[in-house]
Amino acid sequence: MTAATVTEPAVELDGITKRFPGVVANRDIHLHVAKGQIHAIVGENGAGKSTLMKILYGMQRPDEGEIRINGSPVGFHTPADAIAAGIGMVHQHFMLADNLTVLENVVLGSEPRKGGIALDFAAAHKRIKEISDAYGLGIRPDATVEELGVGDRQRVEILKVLYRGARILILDEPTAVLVPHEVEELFGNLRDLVSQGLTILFISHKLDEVLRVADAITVIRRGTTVATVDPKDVTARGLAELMVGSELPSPETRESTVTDVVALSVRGLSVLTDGRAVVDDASFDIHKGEVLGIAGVEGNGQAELVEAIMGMRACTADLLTLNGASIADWSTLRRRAGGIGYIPEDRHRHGLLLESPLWENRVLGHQTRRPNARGIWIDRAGARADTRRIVEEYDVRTPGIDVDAAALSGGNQQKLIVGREMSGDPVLLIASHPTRGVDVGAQAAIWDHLRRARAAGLAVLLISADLDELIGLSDSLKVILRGRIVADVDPATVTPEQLGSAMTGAGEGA
Ligand SMILES: Nc1ncnc2c1ncn2[C@@H]1O[C@H](COP(=O)(O)OP(=O)(O)OP(=O)(O)O)[C@@H](O)[C@H]1O
Repeated sequence: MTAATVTEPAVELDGITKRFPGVVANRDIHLHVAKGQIHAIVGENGAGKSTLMKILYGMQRPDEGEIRINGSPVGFHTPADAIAAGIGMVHQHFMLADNLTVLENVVLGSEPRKGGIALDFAAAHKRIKEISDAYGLGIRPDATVEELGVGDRQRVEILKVLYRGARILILDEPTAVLVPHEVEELFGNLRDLVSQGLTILFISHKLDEVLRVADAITVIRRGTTVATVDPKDVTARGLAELMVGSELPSPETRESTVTDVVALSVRGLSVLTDGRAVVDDASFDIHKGEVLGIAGVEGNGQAELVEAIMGMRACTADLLTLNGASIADWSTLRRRAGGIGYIPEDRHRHGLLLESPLWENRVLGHQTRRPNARGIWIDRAGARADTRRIVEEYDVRTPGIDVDAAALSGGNQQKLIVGREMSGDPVLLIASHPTRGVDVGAQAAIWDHLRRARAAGLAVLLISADLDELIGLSDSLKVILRGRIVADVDPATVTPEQLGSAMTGAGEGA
């Protein structure tokens, strides 16, 4: 990289302000990103990172401020304007059609077909190959997406934006779903991209990764840019302190609180989908005071296992008991009322009513907890008071409890769900990715809440793609692969790399 490319600006955001009712999401932001660099953006939940990226990608209009791309002022009205200016966004949730090929996924929707001219698939095939080869992405245009692993799917998403001509890529928490060796591969890909003059903006809550991959890091605190630092000059802890604006408490040491009282017992549980066992003969106990972690690459049956235990998906089982009582025939609502808290994987589909205010979301799935003379009438005042408590205890950043859940940042939505599901002292908490999308401070706070509840006897089934979280919180840890529980590992000694290998079946005999 020459000195000239380092100093040439690709993106300049100056004096950007964006207001929402009751909130200033961005306040006088200044962000300068040099061409050919990986520039990370970090900040607490609700700090304003997504809003800023949406402004850069034409999804939101700033109230004030100027955007310059490659030195020229621009005014984006839609993402199409941003794409035309060479900006691409790689979303955290992949937007690929599984049953189509890479070629079809990349081409469809991106090719304007003027005058009814048919798509030139041969040319597209050639172009995809060229892009893949140029940046070492190793993508086969004819592969069907469903054959691909998570890392490859992400490379297809990157290829899709490159195909549309992007020279500036925005990546929103790209490593959230990757195991360690896939993270390394992604970082290799990103290095290849910037070495050829592309520019990458990278949002992440994983500060260690940010420090490894970024050339520059900008910290946003409460809507405004507070510092741009060189990763060589700062530690993860120093970055976190810049994010929160104060010193962080030291992490607690851990002690086992596992009892010999079984909270959940599962024997021979299987889930069939299209005649295939997506969960195959799972058996385990979770004791009071124990966190049982399930490690697996996404799509290996962990989601189906959780849904079966919640009664949201048909299964067969020799035994399924909560506190000794068989729950196999219970509805989901009854299982919840019987003491199972549930933090779902997809907070938008199963966790929240986005168009309803926070206090109504507090009631979701919990109406019949304590039947009384008023039957299933919602205790409005109680729900409101409890929502205020959750907002306070879990530090949900919101202008109030009457705003719609949609107005909260992703991490703050997650904090609200965790707080709600921990209310009412559940016997068992099923936690799918409980800290996905939350910042390091909120993650530590959620871990503290979980540890305190565990010490008081809560049993937890923890599913997480964050291997540090799995290792750090679990008392026992099992690996799920192609629907089968294939290994028990000791969380006290396993490293994330070893766990990642076990999850991908590396070292398997067959
Ligand atoms: N459409 C909206 N309507 C109202 N308020 C919004 C809207 N979008 C964002 N906000 C508010 O703007 C602020 C910044 O949110 P933003 O999503 O940009 O944060 P973030 O840094 O990306 O957080 P996270 O790490 O949790 O994703 C928050 O207070 C949020 O509640």
